[in-house]
Parts: sequence; C-alpha cells; structure tokens
Amino acid sequence: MPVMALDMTGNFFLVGLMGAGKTTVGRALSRRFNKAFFDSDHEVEARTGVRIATIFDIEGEAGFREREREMIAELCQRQNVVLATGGGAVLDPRNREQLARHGLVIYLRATPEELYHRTKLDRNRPLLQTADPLGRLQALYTQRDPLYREVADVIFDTSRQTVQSLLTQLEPQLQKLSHA
Ligand SMILES: Nc1ncnc2c1ncn2[C@@H]1O[C@H](COP(=O)(O)OP(=O)(O)OP(=O)(O)O)[C@@H](O)[C@H]1O
Ligand SMILES: O=C(O)C1=C[C@@H](O)[C@@H](O)[C@H](O)C1
Ligand SMILES: [Mg+2]
Repeated sequence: MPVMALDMTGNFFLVGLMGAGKTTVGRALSRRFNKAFFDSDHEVEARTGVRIATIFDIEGEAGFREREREMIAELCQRQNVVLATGGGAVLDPRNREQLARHGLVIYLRATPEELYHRTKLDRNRPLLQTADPLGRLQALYTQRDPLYREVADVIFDTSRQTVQSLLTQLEPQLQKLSHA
C-alpha cells in the first residue's frame, strides 16, 4: 500500500562526515516529506561547472570553503527543503549559524571505520585521496564531531543500519520535531 507523503513546511539540514549518508538519506527524506532536495556539493559543482576535486586543485580548500559558504547562505533562504551539506560545512561558524537559524539540523553519525568502508571505492572526495584515508577520517571525526553536535537538533547513529531502517526510525522523530 502506498504511504502518504507527509506535508510539513520547514527545512531539514543534514550534517555529518563524508559517507554518513547525507545525500542518500536526504533524497529519501525529501520524497517522504514532500520537500525539494538540494545538495550543497552538487550545487557548487553545477554553478562552477567543475567537480569539487578540480576546485580544490585550482583554488585550494580555502577557495572551495568560500564557495560553499556562499551556497549554504543562499540555500538557507529557501523554504520547505531538505539540504545535504558538505562534510566540512560546519567548520565555518557562519554556516553553523545559518543552519541553526533556518531549519532542523540532523547529524548523521557513523564511526570512522564504517565511513571508510562506505567511501573507499569512491575517488571524488579530495580529502580522502591520501595514503591513509582511515587515519584522515579518524582525525576529521575528532575535529568535527563536537561541531556537528553543537549545531544539531537531532543526532542519529547510522552505523550498522541500512538506509531503509534509518528512515523508518527518523520519520516519526522528525514528524514530532517539525510540529514542536
Ligand atoms: N546507513 C548506511 N548504511 C550503509 N551504507 C550507507 C548508509 N548510508 C549511506 N550509505 C552508502 O555510503 C555511501 C556514501 O553515502 P552518501 O554519498 O549519501 O554520503 P554523504 O554523507 O553524502 O557523503 P559526502 O559528504 O562525501 O557527500 C553511498 O554509497 C551510500 O549508499
Ligand atoms: O568533509 C569535507 O571537508 C568535504 C566533504 C564533501 O562533502 C565535499 O564538500 C568536499 O569533498 C569536502
Ligand atoms: Mg553527499
């Protein structure tokens, strides 16, 4: 039997490390809650016409962060959207402020080991193109986990869970929080 899409206004913002499932879960939530879906990484790529790895090569991480900040500020002005943010978006306090102010922030947490398994075959994450990607994920986790927690309204552990089981648990929580 088809499940009715839940119609609620307001934004959901997904934060978390590379491989946490922001894009995958975000897309599914947007369908379920009848909201438009955006992914800040994809929007930056669409605007510049090149892959994120190329922006890192030409402008360095600082150049990418500036483009990401502008994009997030713009996307936060929208209503009734699900936004998957880039894994490093929370580093800039201005992004954290925008996200906290304009929507419900969901932190998808997973262990660095789990994230390593999810991302190891994908070459499109410049920060993981290193001799020791697991070590890099562990360092990023230590640095960023407190920032994700700081900005989050909801923290969700995604380790050892399928995307489908995650959605089944997330939906009632989000429904409740959206009406709070
Ligand atoms: N809960 C999960 N269990 C198993 N695999 C998952 C889960 N969530 C996502 N994945 C898989 O992990 C990979 C990375 O997911 P996704 O691209 O959605 O992460 P992301 O948070 O958007 O990463 P990035 O910050 O790099 O954009 C995909 O192949 C996806 O299918
Ligand atoms: O964790 C990060 O710093 C990044 C994550 C990706 O989503 C991209 O935004 C980019 O590869 C940087
Ligand atoms: Mg993504």
